[in-house]
Amino acid sequence: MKCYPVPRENLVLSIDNLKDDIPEEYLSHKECYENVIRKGSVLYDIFSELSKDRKHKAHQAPSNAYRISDGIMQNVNPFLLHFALFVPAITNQATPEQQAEFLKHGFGIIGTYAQTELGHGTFLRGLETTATLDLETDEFVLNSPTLTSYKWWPGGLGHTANHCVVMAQLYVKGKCHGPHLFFVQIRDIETHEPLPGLKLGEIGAKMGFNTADNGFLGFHNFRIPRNNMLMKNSQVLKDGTYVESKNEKLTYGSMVFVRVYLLSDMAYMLARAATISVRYSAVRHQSHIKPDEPEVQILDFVIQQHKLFISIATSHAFKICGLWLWQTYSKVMEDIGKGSMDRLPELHALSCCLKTTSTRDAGWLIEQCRLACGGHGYLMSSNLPSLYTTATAAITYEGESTVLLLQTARYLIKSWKRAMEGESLPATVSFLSEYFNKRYNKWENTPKGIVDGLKLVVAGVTKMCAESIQKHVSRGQQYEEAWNSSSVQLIKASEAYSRALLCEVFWFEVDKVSSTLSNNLAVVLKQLAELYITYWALEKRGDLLVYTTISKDDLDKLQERYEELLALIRPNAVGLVDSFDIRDEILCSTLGAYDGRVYERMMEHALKSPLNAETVNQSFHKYMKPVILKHKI
Ligand SMILES: CCCCCCCCCCCCC/C=C/C(=O)SCCNC(=O)CCNC(=O)[C@H](O)C(C)(C)COP(=O)(O)OP(=O)(O)OC[C@H]1O[C@@H](n2cnc3c(N)ncnc32)[C@H](O)[C@@H]1OP(=O)(O)O
Ligand SMILES: Cc1cc2nc3c(=O)[nH]c(=O)nc-3n(C[C@H](O)[C@H](O)[C@H](O)COP(=O)(O)OP(=O)(O)OC[C@H]3O[C@@H](n4cnc5c(N)ncnc54)[C@H](O)[C@@H]3O)c2cc1C
Repeated sequence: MKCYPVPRENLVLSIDNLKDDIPEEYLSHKECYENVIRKGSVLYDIFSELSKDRKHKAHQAPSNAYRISDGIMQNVNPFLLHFALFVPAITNQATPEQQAEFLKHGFGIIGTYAQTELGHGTFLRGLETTATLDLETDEFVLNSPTLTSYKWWPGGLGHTANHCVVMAQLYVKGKCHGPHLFFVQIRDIETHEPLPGLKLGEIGAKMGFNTADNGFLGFHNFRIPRNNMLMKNSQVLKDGTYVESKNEKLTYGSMVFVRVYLLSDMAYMLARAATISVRYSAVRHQSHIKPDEPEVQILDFVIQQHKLFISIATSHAFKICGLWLWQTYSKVMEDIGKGSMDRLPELHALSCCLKTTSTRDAGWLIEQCRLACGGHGYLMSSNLPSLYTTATAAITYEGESTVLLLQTARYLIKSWKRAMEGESLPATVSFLSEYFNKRYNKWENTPKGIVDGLKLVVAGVTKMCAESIQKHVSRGQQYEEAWNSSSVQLIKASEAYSRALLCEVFWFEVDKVSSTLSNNLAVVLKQLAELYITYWALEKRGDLLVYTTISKDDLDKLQERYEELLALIRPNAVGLVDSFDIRDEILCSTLGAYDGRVYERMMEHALKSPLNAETVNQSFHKYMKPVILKHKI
């Protein structure tokens, strides 16, 4: 058995089998998949060794090992779900005995997480796949009663995984107990053929993520042992007794894990886009600033700095907030292990809004980085289009953004009601009590003043939502209808809450560590944090004017300070993206390579196009020539 020491980038990147002779964009849909399976199998082997070394635990802080594959695969790794959801679901939701049983083959099995169906992705209580207990045989019988009940979307499900964790409605003695998770083998380990009673396949080409092998799965009287229900939180005993969970939402726990992870993931996606676009903007000379001087680096245009520096700052914001949220997650998981669920609603609310904001921001900021590179940003060889389609998928997967923001809004409204009743609130929402009791300060043009102002916006919008719901109820609507009628404002409250959290955590975490950093590093990090906060104060000036005592004069001063910060950051911009330390082999970009040989790399890449293998393509003689000659005057 090959034995890998803990992979260093050099080791992994030196493996010939991981290099592409032909750029992926020139391969067919099928060749693309086969190519990533080739590379993915090498990495799977390495990560399997790594995970054994590190005694893989579900709650592992975001690791960089997975980043290496991110670069080498260039596209999505079809084995990703095994690490991102399949193993964490088992370690998070199965008993220790079940974990030993289900994972006894270690990395000899490849899994995915099959929850979404053709007809349902968001509304989990509406999932149609059934798991019915057969008392006589001590088994569950899985069925897909309708076309819409087919599992649809799970990554790796089409042709890669041989096992999956399936979410299905649990039926015992004719009673439905709601969605539960089940460990299911779907393919023969040796032959990889689908097991009898299953219909398996891939769902077809997508906007991106085209190597993720997202698949469909239908069950027809498919039997699994009763013990294959993940029974850490709820159990079905041999006699058919159902023992319910202390909190039925624990079943949804695997999604919280990935939502928390995604903040760090988006930090990394943005770091790549910022590295590419800032380095390119330092190389690209275009137009003049002073008419009598040579063409300038486009990075000297202040508007270019406005487009790009927010991405550098945001990547750091997500990285720092991602670690803060990870610590919160780990603490809550520890509490749950001791039987306390108190902070689960707060963790759910935080992970919902921060996952949504980080994925949405990563999407539009990566697009902004692409557009800032002009036409060359539109080339696949820049890698910006792929970064965009990969990042924006996360706005939908792991919880569609609108739906998750409404979950956070639910928590804000509940917290507001508790504030009105004088209850004490967790630190992450205690500002609602301050606002309710009119304990807040006049506007200050400082980072702390901005954070306090953004919190006032959250409190003001939350109060407005609560009043809107109350108004609709008093006019005769049921609460749920009143909720729906107020949902535009509810989304606004969650968005504002998420932004205030990001600004607060970013600023205070940087402020907290700055005394431990070299002066220069502390200065630059604080400039980035202040740029981030000031950028969003200016973006949200309308809300600040409504809910705080900020004046027009304050806003003018903030605009001035923002432009000062752009100028201060300009000399360090390339150094800042270099400090993301993303190697060329992982950046995969003709525009962002460290040596700045943009034009030579663009030409080298262009010549790899299969179309350039000959000077005249056969289609000229086959199709064009007859038409041209026929119409030649
Ligand atoms: C090496 C490791 C590498 C990791 C790398 C990670 C990178 C990521 C790569 C990923 C690649 C793609 C993978 C994609 C996978 C998927 O997409 S998996 C499928 C994701 N699907 C969803 O997220 C579904 C979203 N829908 C839901 O979660 C639920 O349906 C709902 C919207 C929450 C509604 O649920 P419902 O049961 O109807 O509850 P409500 O009636 O609305 O009540 C809400 C109450 O429940 C509490 N709650 C809800 N969810 C949770 C939760 N997850 N945890 C805890 N609590 C929860 C909520 O707080 C409410 O409580 P109360 O207000 O007190 O009632
Ligand atoms: C690239 C990719 C990878 C994926 N990988 C997996 C995977 O590995 N495993 C898996 O199980 N799933 C996976 N999914 C599926 C994903 O989890 C679902 O697409 C997601 O949960 C959204 O569900 P849906 O597609 O049914 O959209 P819907 O829920 O139908 O949403 C459609 C629209 O309806 C709106 N809407 C829905 N409910 C409400 C509401 N209550 N209030 C207001 N508006 C609402 C939404 O906001 C949205 O605008 C993946 C999806 C993608 C795109």
